[in-house]
Amino acid sequence: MIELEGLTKRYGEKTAVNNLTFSVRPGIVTGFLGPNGAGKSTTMRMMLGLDNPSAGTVRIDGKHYAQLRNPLKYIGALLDAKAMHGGRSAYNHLLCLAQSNGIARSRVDEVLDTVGLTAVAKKKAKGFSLGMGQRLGIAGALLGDPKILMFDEPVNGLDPEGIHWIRNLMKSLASAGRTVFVSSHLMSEMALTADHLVVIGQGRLLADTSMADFIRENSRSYVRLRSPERERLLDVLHEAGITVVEAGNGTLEVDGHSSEELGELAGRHQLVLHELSPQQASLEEAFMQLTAESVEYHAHSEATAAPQWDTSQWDTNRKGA
Ligand SMILES: Nc1ncnc2c1ncn2[C@@H]1O[C@H](COP(=O)(O)OP(=O)(O)OP(=O)(O)O)[C@@H](O)[C@H]1O
Repeated sequence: MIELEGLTKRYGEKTAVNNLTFSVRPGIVTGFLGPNGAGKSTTMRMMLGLDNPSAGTVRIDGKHYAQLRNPLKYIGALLDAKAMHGGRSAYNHLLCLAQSNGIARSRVDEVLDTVGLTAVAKKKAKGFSLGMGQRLGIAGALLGDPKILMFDEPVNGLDPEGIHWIRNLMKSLASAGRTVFVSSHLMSEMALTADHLVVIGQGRLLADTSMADFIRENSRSYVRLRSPERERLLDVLHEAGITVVEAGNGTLEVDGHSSEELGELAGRHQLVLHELSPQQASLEEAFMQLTAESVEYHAHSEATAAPQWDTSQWDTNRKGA
């Protein structure tokens, strides 16, 4: 269990994380979502004791990170897959981690096998592709066989096979009873992976809800209708007291009524329909709506224009954005 209470981080005038309170529970995958610059990485760094909060606390199984005796046995994390010594082989990288954390050497072979890197274990990490680097980072997170796992944007830059593999790995870790906390700025990816969602925008908590509730509350379902007798269909719907949205290309959209109900109504009036299809607005749209006001970095509409980023708050330690 991870518990955050009033967690806040300020960089000068900038409040990167603003009074966050939530818990991450075992046995499920919790997705941590927010647009670019929302404060996800900063929050995760504070969870791991890599940054000090300006206010508030983070507890890992009731303790501060610094109080954990063998931290890698409690919590394993993938924050930045490139943060490793490129001159070391994958095996030696993991062996160094194991030896400095009191973890048995035999775990190195086990985790290399889990992430599918056994065949390249003796190769230097600097020659690894992005996907191989992510797998090695995940091997490091799994090394101490921790009950809590944290992954920051683990699917960034991965091919579909790699994405599928990470998704299944996270689900199986959670179903084995572990706490899995994973950040992303992609709602579509989270919809396939997470059971619970924590959404932040400009450092503030926007939602802390189950995926099922998020879908129910934020995605609009409606029925799309198309008829060569559009005007007559409109009249019939209006007479029945049904509210219609006139969408583009001559299509009509109706909320709150089933396709069966609408089909039967059209049938009773002998109306020809060319389309009668139930639709669900994507979660991506729901997420974009929820976070719209807190998106910090907007690109121009012309693809050629440079993004308008406010760089005044950045300091030299800021990771490349
Ligand atoms: N070292 C720093 N100095 C100054 N400002 C910082 C620093 N680190 C982060 N920030 C600010 O804090 C905000 C949150 O950054 P953070 O990297 O945590 O966001 P994020 O949600 O992980 O974004 P992304 O999805 O782009 O990785 C950013 O707007 C950034 O301007």
